[in-house]
Amino acid sequence: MAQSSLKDDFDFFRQAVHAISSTLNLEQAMVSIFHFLKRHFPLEAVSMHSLSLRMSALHLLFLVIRGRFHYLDELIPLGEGAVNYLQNLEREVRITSKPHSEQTEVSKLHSLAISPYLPQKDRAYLVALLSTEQGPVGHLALIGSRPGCFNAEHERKLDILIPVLSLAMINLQSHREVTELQRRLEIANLGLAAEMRRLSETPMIGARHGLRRVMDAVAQLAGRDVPVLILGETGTGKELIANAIHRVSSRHEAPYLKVNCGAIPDTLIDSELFGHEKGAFTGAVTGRPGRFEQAHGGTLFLDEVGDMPPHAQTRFLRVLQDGIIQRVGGSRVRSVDVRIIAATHRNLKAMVEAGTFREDLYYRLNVFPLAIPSLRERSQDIPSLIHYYVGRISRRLRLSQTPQLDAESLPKLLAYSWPGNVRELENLVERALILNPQGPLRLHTHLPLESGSKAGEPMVEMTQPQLVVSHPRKSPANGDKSLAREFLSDPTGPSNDSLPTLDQAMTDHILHALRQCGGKIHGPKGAAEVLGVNPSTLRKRMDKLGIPYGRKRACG
Ligand SMILES: Nc1ncnc2c1ncn2[C@@H]1O[C@H](COP(=O)(O)OP(=O)(O)OP(=O)(O)O)[C@@H](O)[C@H]1O
Repeated sequence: MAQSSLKDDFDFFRQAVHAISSTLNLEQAMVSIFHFLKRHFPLEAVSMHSLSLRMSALHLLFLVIRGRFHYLDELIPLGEGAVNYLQNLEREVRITSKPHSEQTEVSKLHSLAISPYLPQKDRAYLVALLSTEQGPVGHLALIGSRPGCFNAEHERKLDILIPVLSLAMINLQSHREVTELQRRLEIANLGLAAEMRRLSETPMIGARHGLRRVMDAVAQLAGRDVPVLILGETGTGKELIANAIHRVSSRHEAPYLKVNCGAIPDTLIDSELFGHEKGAFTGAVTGRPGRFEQAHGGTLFLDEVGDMPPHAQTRFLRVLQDGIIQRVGGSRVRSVDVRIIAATHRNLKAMVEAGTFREDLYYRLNVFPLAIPSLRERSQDIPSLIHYYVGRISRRLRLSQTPQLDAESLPKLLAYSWPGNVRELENLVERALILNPQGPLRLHTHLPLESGSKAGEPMVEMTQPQLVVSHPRKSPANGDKSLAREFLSDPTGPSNDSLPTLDQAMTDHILHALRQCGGKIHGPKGAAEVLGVNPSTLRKRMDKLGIPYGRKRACG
């Protein structure tokens, strides 16, 4: 090639780089590229597409017509033609000038998508396939002003620009993703404040019963600043417990932040947790503190900590070991004072053995493990939870009166395995109240089928009478047999037929406690202590339910 044309190509390339890198703003960058290309090609418009192989579709991102930017965000399905489509694009730049009637299906869909902006007619297209080392990422279409307007020289020139256009496309896309994510995080932060209020208003049902040991541990933690690892199945109330731990800590007036490690893409979690310095990556136009810095002086609740990717685990270990963080893209270390509460439904020990969770991090985190029992292990809390949710949801649904529980329900609910734990119970009550606000609530009919049992049927036989001990079940898979038996077989309590309402169930429960305590309400070994309520609360409840005071009457 002659010296002068080499120099021309170089100038052309240099100007293109200048136009493309002039700004990080997607719109401005594309308009600048359009104006640059317009000087060298007979152009009417430029459209940019990314290729989504997962969805087998072409994502029409935007269109610039006569210097005006239009954001389109439309998917053009490629269907089974995706492979053909790619094969057709194997040549990096190609001219298509077929009359509209002879265009391929994809080209027709493309014309249709842009038709609100550019009327459909015969045109020439110069299409450049954009790719990286990992494969094709999309393409840029130069839409000519008339058929046959592009020639081999145009093809050659566009070919020169392919690497820089590919890079631009990737940068612009990641910038868009980061901006979008930032927007979503800001919205999530606003939601978090409301969520915190909601959680702090939620009473801990079962605090003196099924969760008694957990709550004792929470109380022990009050004066200590150690990391806590909360373990338990989904929906058992790990977040509620984390909240309680922060509330009883000396940091309760300092920031309390929550991060769900499982909800943040691996590529962004480091920046989210540890912050980034200006210029750390495309889009990092300013430095930003991460959650650890934001929680300085307070508590950081790391939910789903088992989902934290290895690179973030390494940085997290440094915080736990040395109390320091290093922002992404920075060399400066900053010290942070943050109390960590982590939670997971995963088996971290097994993850350590499988090599997916750092062993050193596990031991640092496991200083104070707190295992929350599943609902089937504390089914003695089920009646109170039902009572609480029926009342709360009825109020929320503005029902004129709180419906009663059907007589058949309780034993079946007690025998169910509750894989979704309290959350599942809450949803079940809500569903039943919406479907049948008048009652009686046949909650068991909303239970899903469990293997080996019919829908709504208890999974265990309840034959042998046996009094309950309010402690976690030894055999979770069997459901809470003995509590169900107690409700069904207590000779002094109502029969199966006459156990229809929650109030009656509660009356039985209180009478049962009074019998055990010889009618004593307050003081050590009194019914209030056994039931885990304040004596005055118990009295009020007894008044409401019409339960008489006095040893003889209660026990008689
Ligand atoms: N003891 C409880 N008393 C009252 N409500 C509870 C109790 N435990 C859990 N809940 C309620 O159940 C729902 C699930 O609780 P939470 O989100 O704390 O569970 P989780 O274990 O963190 O779940 P996941 O592992 O899925 O994040 C929430 O609406 C919470 O208010």
